[in-house]
Amino acid sequence: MIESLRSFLDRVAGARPTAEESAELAATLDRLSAGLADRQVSERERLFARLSVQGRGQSLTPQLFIDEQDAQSVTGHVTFRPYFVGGNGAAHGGTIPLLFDEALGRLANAGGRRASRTAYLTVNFRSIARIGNRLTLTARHVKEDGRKRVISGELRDGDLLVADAEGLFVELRPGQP
Ligand SMILES: CCCCCCCCCCCCCCCC(=O)SCCNC(=O)CCNC(=O)[C@H](O)C(C)(C)COP(=O)(O)OP(=O)(O)OC[C@H]1O[C@@H](n2cnc3c(N)ncnc32)[C@H](O)[C@@H]1OP(=O)(O)O
Repeated sequence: MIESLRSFLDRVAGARPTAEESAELAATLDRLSAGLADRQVSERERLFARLSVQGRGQSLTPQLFIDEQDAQSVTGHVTFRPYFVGGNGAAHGGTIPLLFDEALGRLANAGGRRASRTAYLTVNFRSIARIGNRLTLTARHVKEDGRKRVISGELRDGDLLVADAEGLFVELRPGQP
């Protein structure tokens, strides 16, 4: 279902429907939304962003495929699909920190560690992330100091550095939201 949603968003991003077709689509979407109105559940019961599948069953971030992961590092790949376009064939600038937050956050909480949240995330944009290109993402633990975990990451298109990032993740105290 989420993959169908992603494909639909890609088609919307790439299309120029007529006014009549847009109205028809809107009516179809409204009908689908209404069908889920009485299926609304608490966050813990939802499928969206909770599935243990690649991409976590959500459409917000570009789908990150994990190739290798241990407690200290992660390697994966990602392709920014048409929905994520910012302009001139490049991914929207905001989607890169989004991807790093997902990947670095995932690593921060890996290896049986307690849940943490992003305190800061610094991203350097080195070259554009081309829509449709398969990019490689690597991330690793830099240091851990009490509740603080510093994680760094790199996004590459072949040998070309697209972006690098550093994040501080602070372990949550019991009961901390
Ligand atoms: C819960 C997640 C479950 C995930 C499970 C499954 C995951 C499946 C993969 C999904 C991956 C997605 C991962 C997304 C992760 C987010 O995106 S979380 C959403 C974005 N982040 C937020 O909303 C965080 C909002 N901020 C906060 O909640 C609080 O400020 C924080 C970050 C928890 C820290 O507050 P606190 O616990 O009161 O900590 P505090 O005592 O102030 O500081 C502790 C230490 O950190 C330092 N520190 C704190 N903030 C900063 C800062 N900005 N700069 C420098 N130092 C700082 C302090 O100076 C202090 O240092 P020491 O004095 O100990 O040396």
